Amino acid sequence: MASARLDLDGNPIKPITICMIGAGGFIGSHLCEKLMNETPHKVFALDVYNDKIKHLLEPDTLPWAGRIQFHRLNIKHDSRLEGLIKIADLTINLAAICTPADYNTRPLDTIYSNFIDALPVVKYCSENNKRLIHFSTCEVYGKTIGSFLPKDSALRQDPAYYVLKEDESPCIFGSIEKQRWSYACAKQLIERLIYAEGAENGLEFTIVRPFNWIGPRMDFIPGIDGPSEGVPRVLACFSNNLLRGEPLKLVDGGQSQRTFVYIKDAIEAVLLMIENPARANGQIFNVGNPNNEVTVRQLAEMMSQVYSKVSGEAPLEKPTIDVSSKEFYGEGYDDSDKRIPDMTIINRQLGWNPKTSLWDLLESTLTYQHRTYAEAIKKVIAKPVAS
Ligand SMILES: NC(=O)c1ccc[n+]([C@@H]2O[C@H](COP(=O)([O-])OP(=O)(O)OC[C@H]3O[C@@H](n4cnc5c(N)ncnc54)[C@H](O)[C@@H]3O)[C@@H](O)[C@H]2O)c1
Ligand SMILES: O=c1ccn([C@@H]2O[C@H](COP(=O)(O)OP(=O)(O)O[C@H]3OC[C@](O)(CO)[C@H]3O)[C@@H](O)[C@H]2O)c(=O)[nH]1
Repeated sequence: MASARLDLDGNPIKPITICMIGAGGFIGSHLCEKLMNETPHKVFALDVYNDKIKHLLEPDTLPWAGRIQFHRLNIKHDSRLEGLIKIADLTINLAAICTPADYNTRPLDTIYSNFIDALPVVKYCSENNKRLIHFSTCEVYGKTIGSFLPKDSALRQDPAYYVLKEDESPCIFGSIEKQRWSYACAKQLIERLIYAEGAENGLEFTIVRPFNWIGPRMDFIPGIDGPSEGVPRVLACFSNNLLRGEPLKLVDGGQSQRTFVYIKDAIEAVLLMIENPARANGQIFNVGNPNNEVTVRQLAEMMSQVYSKVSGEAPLEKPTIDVSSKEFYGEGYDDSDKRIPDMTIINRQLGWNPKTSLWDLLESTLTYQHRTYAEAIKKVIAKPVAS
């Protein structure tokens, strides 16, 4: 007989039913995969799309058949939502518009998606005494305090001015016409509402702030499995350029800094939250990899090298070109300068640490991108353009 799975305090983990909203997206697909492969939990997978989890749903002879059930629904207007939350033990809300190209060009959809549409989810969890894990973002921190110091100030090197701490750092956004911040602001308000439901009505919640999780199945490749004019997040933008043999576009010189964490490391952290409610309830967790910091320019250079290795193609002579943010994203774009997560809380509560280096995670991700898309791109490029 298989030995019982234990939580971090040595107690047996009981199988639960999870209502996962946004299960068909990038993070949702990896979380579903992990739950099916390594746990006995059941999942109601809610989304408007299911392409990224098709391999988990069909055929119905899969070892986990019966443990995952897809419900095609839009949480904006579907009366089935409350019933599904009621019969589950835990709700995980991943649903959101979360690509920067949308924040300044579709600010209303962005605010509705990240605040208004999440309200009923919080309400149903609170009214029915159901636990909620809500996905927020590292963008709630906005810009660092250090970014307001003079360029030559020695304090810019002091971690007190740039490391982002859940219980201390302020949220610093740009002015209202910088509509980039519509997303961060909506996420901040829903965090505050969830926190208040916890304080006033006893809602059991955990808030997750992902710091640039990347890996296979992130977003789409324009013109292949997404709109030709669409602008996904940076991993897919740069993958698309590499697959097409075009220079990678650096927005405003590619000077912004990011820390990237491998999706598989990050999913380990989410599983710990799911299975250790006593340690995760009432907490806000940064989930990122502070050791994987690069400027966007360095990311472009590293991706070019890695892609050359995995595809066997020589790197481009001119691997990058500069483009202004106005040209690339349009009016109202702005940027976070630097994102280093403080790891004290997640370390203390869950003992979690990321493992994968940026080079290694890019190698496995770009191997996947090449295997999945290279042939399709070749066909599209070879097709004569209709006159
Ligand atoms: N990937 C990251 O690094 C990252 C960073 C910060 C925050 N986040 C947050 O994590 C969550 C998941 O992100 P992701 O990267 O998987 O994004 P994603 O776009 O791949 O997934 C979101 C999913 O939600 C679904 N969805 C959106 N609106 C819906 C609605 N009204 N009804 C039903 N389904 C709906 C979409 O169809 C999509 O499948 C989001 O809340 C995002 O803000 C992610
Ligand atoms: O072709 C490109 C695309 C982007 N950039 C620049 O890269 C930086 C990162 O961009 P991106 O991954 O698209 O998004 P952000 O990190 O800015 O924001 C995300 O962080 C978390 C999340 O909440 C959800 O994923 C989202 O808001 C940025 O500086 C771009 O300007 C580029 O140079 N070239």
